[in-house]
Amino acid sequence: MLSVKEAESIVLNLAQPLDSQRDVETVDLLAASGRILAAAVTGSLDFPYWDNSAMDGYAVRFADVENCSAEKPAVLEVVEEIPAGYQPQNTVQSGQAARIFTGAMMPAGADTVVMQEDTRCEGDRIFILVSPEKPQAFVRPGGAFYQAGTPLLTPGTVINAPEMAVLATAQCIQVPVYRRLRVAIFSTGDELVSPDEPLAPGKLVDSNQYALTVLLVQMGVEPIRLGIVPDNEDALNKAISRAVATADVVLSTGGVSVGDYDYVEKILADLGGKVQISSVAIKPGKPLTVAEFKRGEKNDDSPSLSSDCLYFGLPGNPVSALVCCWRFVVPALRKMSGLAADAWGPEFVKARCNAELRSPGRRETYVWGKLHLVAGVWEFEPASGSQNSANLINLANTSGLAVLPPTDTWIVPGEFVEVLKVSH
Ligand SMILES: Nc1nc2c(c(=O)[nH]1)N[C@H]1C(S)=C(S)[C@@H](COP(=O)(O)OP(=O)(O)OC[C@H]3O[C@@H](n4cnc5c(N)ncnc54)[C@H](O)[C@@H]3O)O[C@H]1N2
Ligand code: MOO
Ligand SMILES: [Mg+2]
Repeated sequence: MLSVKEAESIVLNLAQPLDSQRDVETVDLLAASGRILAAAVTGSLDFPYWDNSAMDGYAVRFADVENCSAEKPAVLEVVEEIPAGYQPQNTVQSGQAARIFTGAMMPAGADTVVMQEDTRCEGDRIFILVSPEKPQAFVRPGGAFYQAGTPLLTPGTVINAPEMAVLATAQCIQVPVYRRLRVAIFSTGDELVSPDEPLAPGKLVDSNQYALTVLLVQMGVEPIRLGIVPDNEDALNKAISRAVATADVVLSTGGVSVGDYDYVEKILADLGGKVQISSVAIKPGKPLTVAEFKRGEKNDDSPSLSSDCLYFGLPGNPVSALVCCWRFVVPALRKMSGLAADAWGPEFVKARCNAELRSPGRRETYVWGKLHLVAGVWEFEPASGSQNSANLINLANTSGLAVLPPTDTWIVPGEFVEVLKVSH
């Protein structure tokens, strides 16, 4: 059995990023929300675009107001009013000032802004009562924050609110982003029914497909839902072939253990898949099966798919399936989707346990629960009730998985452990 680290490294090697030429689409600015930038963005405008005022006040020449005070004010003639959005019409000469407002363009001749609280107005004359500290006071110089032609955003960046603001400011209205990964999901098992079907004795609702759909949608991945497939070799063969032909990644659940009806690994091999992982020393999640399908050069049937398909045969137990996703699938999908390497995860924090944790050892054990930040320290609270991989009920509100190495079978309250953060 592979260790978790060995399995992680195999998975991350198999997961290859989308192609920065072929797997790119150009979308309108707002449609880029949540997408991943596929090429560097360079602006053609300085920012600020031009010198402008940081305050409501008066644009002046520093030399005219240097050393003035309430007792010895500088007295200037106001020659123009410049609201935000208007181009100044005059050059401020010595002895003159322009009324100016926050964000308005600086007039030629002026190099400093005095805020209006430091002035007194009499008709069209303004008395400057406080000497500005230095020239350029309260001026936001053009290009101070960004110079045109230099890199603005790097490839692999997610377009969230701040990045959207940057793109809008740079008038980048067409954004090159990676296409969404296509991930096929299906559930295997004769016992499975969908949530709206009657529950005959012995049956079980297929929760995995619903959990996986949410996980994928939240990651910005396009799920291709292929339904429930019975424990039958022919049906599985057809479903796996179809999934591999239509997706960059396939996630199936169930049928990967050693039971008589666990056919997935055999069919993967029959179909030419290279099985790279067939079990991992992780609890829950031991029978995780990973295979690689080489599609070769792109063909007409799959013009928009990556050249290889990565297949994850996840264990059927609902917690095992999700733990394997959080630990292995999510980082692989992040890498494949084009994200910058520092965002692939998984993300671990050191947290203080607020209760004891037990594990039978031998496998790296993941205990689910909640992470809280208490006075700057992460605290881990294991889910109450049974830590059983078939118990999906107490999985609700999980935000962290405490990791017990195979040799650590007992963590006492107050002890610190590594906790894998999971999105919640
Ligand atoms: N003799 C052994 N038996 C088992 C072993 C073992 O090492 N030796 N490993 C156990 C472990 S660990 C796990 S995990 C499971 C994994 O089994 P499979 O991946 O083959 O999955 P199934 O047998 O099809 O189902 C397991 C369990 O999960 C329920 N299930 C399946 N699909 C769904 C779904 N879509 N939604 C909700 N629940 C689902 C299914 O009804 C079973 O109860 O094998 C152990 N056995
Ligand atoms: O490892 Mo299984 O995944 O215990 O339930
Ligand atoms: Mg089984």
